[in-house]
Amino acid sequence: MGCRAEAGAAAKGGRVLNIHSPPAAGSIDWAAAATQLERQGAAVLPNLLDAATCRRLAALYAEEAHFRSHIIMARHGFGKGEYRYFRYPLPDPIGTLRTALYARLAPVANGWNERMGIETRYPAEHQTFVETCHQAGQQRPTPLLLQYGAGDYNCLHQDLYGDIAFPIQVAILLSEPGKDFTGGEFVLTEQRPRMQSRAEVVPLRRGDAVAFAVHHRPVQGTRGSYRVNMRHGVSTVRSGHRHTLGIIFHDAR
Ligand SMILES: O=C(O)CCC(=O)C(=O)O
Ligand SMILES: [Fe+2]
Repeated sequence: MGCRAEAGAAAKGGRVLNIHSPPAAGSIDWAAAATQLERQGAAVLPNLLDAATCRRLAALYAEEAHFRSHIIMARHGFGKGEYRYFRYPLPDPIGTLRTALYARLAPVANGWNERMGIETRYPAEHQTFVETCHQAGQQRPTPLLLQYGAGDYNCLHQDLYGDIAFPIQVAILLSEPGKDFTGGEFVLTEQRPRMQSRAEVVPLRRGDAVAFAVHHRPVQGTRGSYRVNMRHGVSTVRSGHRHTLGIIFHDAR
């Protein structure tokens, strides 16, 4: 399955950034993250949110007023489980995280486009990028909360919601592996030209985020860079409940 359209329709400079917008905690080594994104198309951002914030955000799932739509994955062939897209204004700290993460990821995204021979460059500030989305008719917010129970899974997909797409997105694990749930691993696949697909499991603890390629990324070959096609998904949850917060930087048509 390809695009997960709406159902129915390196950082140079400072090594360590504290995302100061409380209660989001964690200091991220952005130089290391940029290197991982270059080499693997994904980077773990350890301990981005503290346990209390993870619990608070997971509990939002039940509060319908925060959301603009509710997707039952099995109805669309997306897997098994469910998710809800937030409404604007995004609850704290999702909006501030989206802005802060974007600012760190935009230079990486611009480097990728340069190497892939794609002309598009992303502005330094998320607000400017979102205005471009809105002018192109992509006006609906894409941050989402996902909820999985035993037997649920998320098929490999790409979160594209229109012509404009920021090439990196972030998912944050809000539940504690081994305690709240078992199974349910975050999986990335990479398809290289004329080769079979390669899968990678990204080990996450509660509060860890993974930044990863939405659809394409450059890989360094012997004769320059070439483009690979990435997808992500979640393996079957064996027991318990698993919640994730997805932060996608482009808005949806
Ligand atoms: O639940 C997950 O770990 C994956 C979530 C996802 O597909 C996303 O955030 O786009
Ligand atoms: Fe996704």
